[in-house]
Amino acid sequence: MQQAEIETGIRLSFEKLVALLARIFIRNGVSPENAGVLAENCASCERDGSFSHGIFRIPGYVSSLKSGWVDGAAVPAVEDAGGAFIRVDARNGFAQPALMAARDLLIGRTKEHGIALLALRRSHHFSALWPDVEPFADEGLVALSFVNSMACVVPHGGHKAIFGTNPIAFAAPRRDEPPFVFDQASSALANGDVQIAAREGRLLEPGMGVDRNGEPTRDPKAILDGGALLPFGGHKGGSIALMVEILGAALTGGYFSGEFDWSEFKGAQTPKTGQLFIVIDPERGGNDVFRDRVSEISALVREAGQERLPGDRRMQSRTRSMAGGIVLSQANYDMLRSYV
Ligand SMILES: NC(=O)C1=CN([C@@H]2O[C@H](COP(=O)(O)OP(=O)(O)OC[C@H]3O[C@@H](n4cnc5c(N)ncnc54)[C@H](OP(=O)(O)O)[C@@H]3O)[C@@H](O)[C@H]2O)C=CC1
Ligand SMILES: O=C([O-])C1=[NH+]CCC1
Repeated sequence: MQQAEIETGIRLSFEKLVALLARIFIRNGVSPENAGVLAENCASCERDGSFSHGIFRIPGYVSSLKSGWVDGAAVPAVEDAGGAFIRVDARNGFAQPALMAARDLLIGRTKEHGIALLALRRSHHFSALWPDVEPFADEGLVALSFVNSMACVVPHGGHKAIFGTNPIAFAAPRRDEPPFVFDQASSALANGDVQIAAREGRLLEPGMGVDRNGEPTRDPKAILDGGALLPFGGHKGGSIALMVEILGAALTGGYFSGEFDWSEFKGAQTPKTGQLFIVIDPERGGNDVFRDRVSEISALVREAGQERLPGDRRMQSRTRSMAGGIVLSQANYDMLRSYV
C-alpha cells in the first residue's frame, strides 16, 4: 500500500475486520461456525501483512462459493485412524474448519504418542499456511504442514504444469519470543503474488515463470494466461513440490493439483486437494531446553549476519496492526462492503 493510502485508508480493529468478513462469508453461503473460522484466518493474514492471502482473496472465495464448487456449510467428518493417525474428510468444504474440528484430538494424540498426523482430504485451501501451524507452537509443540493447490507450476525442465504452488509451513516454540515460523511456496513465487503484480502492472524478477510457449517471461499476465510458474531453485524446489503432492494428496486421499476438474464450475478458484499435518511434542525428545535451543539457533543466525528471520516481518506488521488498526484502502473497504 502506498503512503498516501495508509494516511487516507480506513482503519479497522482486528475484531471489526473479523466481524465484517464473517458477514461476507455467511452472506455467501458459509455456515456461521465455518464463517467464524475463515474470517479469523483471512483477517489474520491481512493483519500480518500476508497480503496475497488476506482480503485480496475475498472475491475468489465468493465466486467459488457462488459457483457451487465448494460447500461453505460442510460439516467435516473426523475419523480416528487409530494410534497417532487422524483423518478428516472435509466433505468438499474449506480446510480450516476441518483442521478446527480435529485440533483437540490431534493435540491429545500428540501428547499421548509424542507425534501425531492429521490428514485432510476433499478440502479447499485458499489461504496462507502459517495460521495453520503457528497455534501449535503457541502450545509448545512443533508443527509442519503441507498443502498442494492447483496446477500452475511446471516440473524442472518440463513443459506441462502439473504441480501446485505447494507451500510448506513449519513452526517451533521459542523462549520468551514468538515462535519460529516459516511458510513458503515451493514455486519461485506464490500464484497470489503473480496476480497482484499483474494487477499493479509490474514486471517480475527474471526466473519466475514461462509463457504459454514455454519461453521465460517476466510478464505476470503471460504466466497467468496459459503460462506457468517454475519451482524455486530448479530441481530442488521441484522435488519439494513433488513431495508436497505425495504428502498432501497421495497420503491423505486428496486430489493432486492437476487432477481435479473445476471446468464445469464457472468462477471456481479454490483448489480442492488435501493437506497433511505432522505435530511433535518436543518434550518427548528428553530435551527440556528445546525452546531455549530454538531461540539460541535463531540468535546464532542473526549473529552470523542474517538480519531478517522468517516471521520477523509478519510480527512487526501484527504489532502495528494491533496498535493502530488494520489499514484498508478505501477501494478495498468498498470492495468488502459490496459483498455484504
Ligand atoms: N493455500 C495455498 O495453496 C498456497 C498458499 N501460499 C501462501 O502464499 C504465501 C506466500 O508464499 P511465498 O511467496 O513463498 O512467501 P515469501 O517468499 O514471501 O516468504 C516465505 C517465507 O520466507 C520468509 N522471508 C521472506 N523474505 C525473507 C527474507 N528476505 N529473509 C528471511 N526470510 C524471508 C517469510 O517470512 P515473513 O512471513 O515474515 O515475510 C516467509 O516465512 C505463503 O503464506 C503461502 O502459504 C502459497 C502457495 C499456495
Ligand atoms: O498463492 C497461491 O499460490 C495460492 N493461494 C491459494 C491457492 C494457490
